[in-house]
Amino acid sequence: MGVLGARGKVGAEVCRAVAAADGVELVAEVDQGDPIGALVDSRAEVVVDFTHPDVVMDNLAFCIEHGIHAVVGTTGFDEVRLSALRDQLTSAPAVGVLIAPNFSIGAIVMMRFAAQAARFYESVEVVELHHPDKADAPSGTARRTAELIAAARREAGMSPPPDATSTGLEGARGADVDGIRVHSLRIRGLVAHQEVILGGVGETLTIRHDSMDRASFTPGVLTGVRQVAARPGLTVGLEHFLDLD
Ligand SMILES: NC(=O)C1=CN([C@@H]2O[C@H](COP(=O)(O)OP(=O)(O)OC[C@H]3O[C@@H](n4cnc5c(N)ncnc54)[C@H](OP(=O)(O)O)[C@@H]3O)[C@@H](O)[C@H]2O)C=CC1
Ligand SMILES: O=C(O)C1=N[C@H](C(=O)O)C[C@H](O)C1
Repeated sequence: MGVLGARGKVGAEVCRAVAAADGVELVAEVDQGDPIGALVDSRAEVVVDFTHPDVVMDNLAFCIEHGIHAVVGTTGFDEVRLSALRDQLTSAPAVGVLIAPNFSIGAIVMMRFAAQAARFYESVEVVELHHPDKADAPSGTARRTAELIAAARREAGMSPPPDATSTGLEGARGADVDGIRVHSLRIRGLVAHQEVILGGVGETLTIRHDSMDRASFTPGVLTGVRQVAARPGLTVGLEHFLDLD
């Protein structure tokens, strides 16, 4: 396998984890300025991408064109990008691409719990907290969480969360993701954290997840690497590769 973004914060952690893992061989470490052709020259069958939202689509076009399966942690995916990938994959039906907004098991369970709880609470907002070197806001995890909550609320026939606020200051109420408010904090010292706060009459429920170390992402990445070749087409979310029930 190969790693794109191999000298980055998560990519370097993935390289370390692969070196210590059974049954997976690291044949290419590619970062900014290195030729992406090294993936082909080294005969990488699977590529892990932790680069940047601005470059990930070009990376994936290269992988799909060369029949290389991809496990993607890089963020920045919306429906337009996902649909472009589905189109590209029609000409490479054997290739598997996994896009996972978050590879840590706790974050996946947190998103599932939030979706389960959504229909019981009138109010819900998402607060994501990350290190200040993060490229994007809101985080991919927060976007996905808000979309899952919004879908659960729609299925339950709920109205939008109540909010009588009048504010002349743009941003004071966070971003609107599918009708759910998402707030992004960037604080030195943090890694990746999220709270989903739900409220009903006389009570609140807070679901919180903390990644204190980027090693929290690597077991999920290895699961993706081991399974992606057997899952052709586009998969969004590592939960589809796990048995959570
Ligand atoms: N899904 C998940 O579980 C997780 C996802 N992420 C996401 O992964 C991405 C990377 O995060 P992080 O590791 O913190 O970021 P970093 O900036 O630390 O690492 C990204 C690396 O990719 C390099 N890079 C940039 N462009 C290219 C390119 N075209 N080809 C190869 N390498 C390139 C960068 O080089 P340079 O610095 O020189 O530009 C850098 O070394 C982000 O989108 C982040 O949100 C992060 C953690 C977990
Ligand atoms: O940039 C990060 O650090 C992270 N990015 C992902 C996201 O945007 O959700 C996953 C995790 O939160 C860490």
